[in-house]
Amino acid sequence: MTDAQTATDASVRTAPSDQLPQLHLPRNAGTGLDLDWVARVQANTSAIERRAATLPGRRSVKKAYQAAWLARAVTCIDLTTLAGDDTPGRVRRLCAKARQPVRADILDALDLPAITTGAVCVYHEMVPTAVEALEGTGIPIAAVSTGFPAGLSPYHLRVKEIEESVKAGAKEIDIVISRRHVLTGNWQALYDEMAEFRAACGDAHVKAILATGELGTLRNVARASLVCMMAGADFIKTSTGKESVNATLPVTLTMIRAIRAYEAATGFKVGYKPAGGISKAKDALVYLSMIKEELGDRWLRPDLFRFGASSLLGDIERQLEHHATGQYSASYRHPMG
Ligand SMILES: O=C[C@H](O)COP(=O)(O)O
Repeated sequence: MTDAQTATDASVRTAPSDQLPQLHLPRNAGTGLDLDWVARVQANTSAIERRAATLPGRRSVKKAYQAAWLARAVTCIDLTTLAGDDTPGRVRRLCAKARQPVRADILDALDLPAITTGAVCVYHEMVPTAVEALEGTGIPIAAVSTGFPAGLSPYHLRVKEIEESVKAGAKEIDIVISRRHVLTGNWQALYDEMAEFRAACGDAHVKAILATGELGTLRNVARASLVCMMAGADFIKTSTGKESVNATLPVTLTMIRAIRAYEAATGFKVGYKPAGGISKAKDALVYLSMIKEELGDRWLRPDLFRFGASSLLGDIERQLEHHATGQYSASYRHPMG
């Protein structure tokens, strides 16, 4: 079984789904959201910016292992198409790529095992096509939901959309939060929304898209991360890919430190998904390096880490091919620089 296939294992979630709302609360388990805990959340913006800025220089991912790290990155990709002109044909091609993301001769040359991507991520309308194309592979289908990307469609329809996508075969649901709840500091409303989305997902995993580029401050990002985790999110995800600013290193550091704090308080491991604008192999290595440093090796698997990306795979494949043939591109000679 590949790492990608383990993404659907129960290990992602550490408690039965009917216990999640209660067990996800670090305090006040009987009464819901602990606003004091959320209010105490601080994000030292300048320290986070400074540390994020120096990360590409700290080469914790060694050159000798780069091919293996790039293969690991592939297993963590939610291979995505989220375009208005998506067609069943495009989704079928995407699924074929998810099944065999890297040519077998390249993997052989590098002595790497067969791999798949972590998941395929599509709009609701494309879920049945993806289900058919991925049958028997164990690769989960993620559907973006709740009025993606703005999350401003009628509330009951957002909940219904989740239910429809689960019924159609999606095993993972990427919901978008209502940014206004964060911008107005209405943490209880954010908690209630997230908890209802969580419940509508049933046994499907739920990723909470924060749309961090629209949340104003890193402190808001940290608080929204914690509230979504408290309400039962299995993953927290930076962006829809449609905001003007998507995944960044400071936002990543803020969110993964929130994940670390949440695990320390509750024992629950929540996954992380940076998404939007990650298209270079060297950037993927920087993200993996950051996760390894901040959360440890356990988070370097597809059940706890994903890239949301539409074009990253192409660059990784090129770099692996260069690696296999000994012809390195300029960016590969300096993957962390
Ligand atoms: O969730 C995934 C993102 O929408 C993908 O963004 P991207 O097309 O910039 O890679």
